[in-house]
Amino acid sequence: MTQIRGLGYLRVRTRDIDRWRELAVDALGFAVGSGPDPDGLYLRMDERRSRLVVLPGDTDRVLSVGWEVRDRFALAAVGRAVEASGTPVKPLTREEADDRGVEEALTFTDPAGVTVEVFHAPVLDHSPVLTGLGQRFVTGEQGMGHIVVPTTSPDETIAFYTEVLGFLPRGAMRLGGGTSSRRVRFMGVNQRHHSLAVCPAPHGEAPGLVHLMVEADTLDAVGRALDNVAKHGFPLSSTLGRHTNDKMVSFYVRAPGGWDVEYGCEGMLVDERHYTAEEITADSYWGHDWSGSEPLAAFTPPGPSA
Ligand SMILES: Cc1ccc(O)c(O)c1CC[C@@H]1C(=O)CC[C@]2(C)C(=O)CC[C@@H]12
Ligand SMILES: [Fe+2]
Repeated sequence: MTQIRGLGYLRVRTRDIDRWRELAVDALGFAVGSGPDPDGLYLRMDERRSRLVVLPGDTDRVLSVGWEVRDRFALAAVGRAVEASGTPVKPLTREEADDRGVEEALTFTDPAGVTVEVFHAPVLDHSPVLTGLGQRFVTGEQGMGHIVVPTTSPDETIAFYTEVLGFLPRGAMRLGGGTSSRRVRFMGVNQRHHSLAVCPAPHGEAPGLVHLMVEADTLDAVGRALDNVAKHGFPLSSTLGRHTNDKMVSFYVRAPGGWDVEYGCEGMLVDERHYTAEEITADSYWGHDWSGSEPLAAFTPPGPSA
């Protein structure tokens, strides 16, 4: 059994914080929170102080992915398992933990190169969550959503998350047609179908992310977000569609930094009493036209300008 309860937070750096604010707040309806960096964008989805943290800087990359455990005993168990696997683990300092708004956390680098922070006891903000579309985000027991991480060593990355951290396999999809053995692999830690997917990628540079998915509680919110994205001139990476595995209706919008935010609703709940892993042969029942997509930074070799 995994100790990890869900995706807790995501921290990213960006060269274009103003555009990020337009996307997250004006278009997608994240609620504005506050945090230690006065220039930072602290985005709320629920009673947490923040879920998505966007900090200004001179690169576009993921700073860290926060995975939540129940308490300090669970945190210690995760620390022991990761150490035993040969991956060095460091505690966050008191200052770093305060900065994240958590009581205690430890950090290590996963085989994909992502900085992972496992934490317990997030600081809550009990003021009303003033979302922009009148929506609620689906979080709680399902965590803040899911991420897809690119990796040049998919087997090692999958082994680490499943065998060391105890993520549960939740199926796969072959890339590039039925005969390829390269697969996107989905993993879950709660009733959300996947909290993490790992996608084979040709190189290992920043930004370290393919997409972040967040879930709203109504199709109307997703539709309004889609209208807003067009109004604010953000490129759509994929049109609206319904996925075959988690049944989510979603679209994908390109965020500053070359990765996507997937914005969806109607995700299914997995019942572990019956679930068995599947291989899907299409990403969607309908929609999800990726043909207008600008290349993902994670799949584009760094050029002279990078
Ligand atoms: C197939 C699928 C099921 C559920 C999801 O939440 C989900 O994001 C996906 C798509 C995964 C994957 C991706 O994110 C990067 C671009 C990919 C590789 C495609 O071009 C098709 C599938 C896409
Ligand atoms: Fe997704």
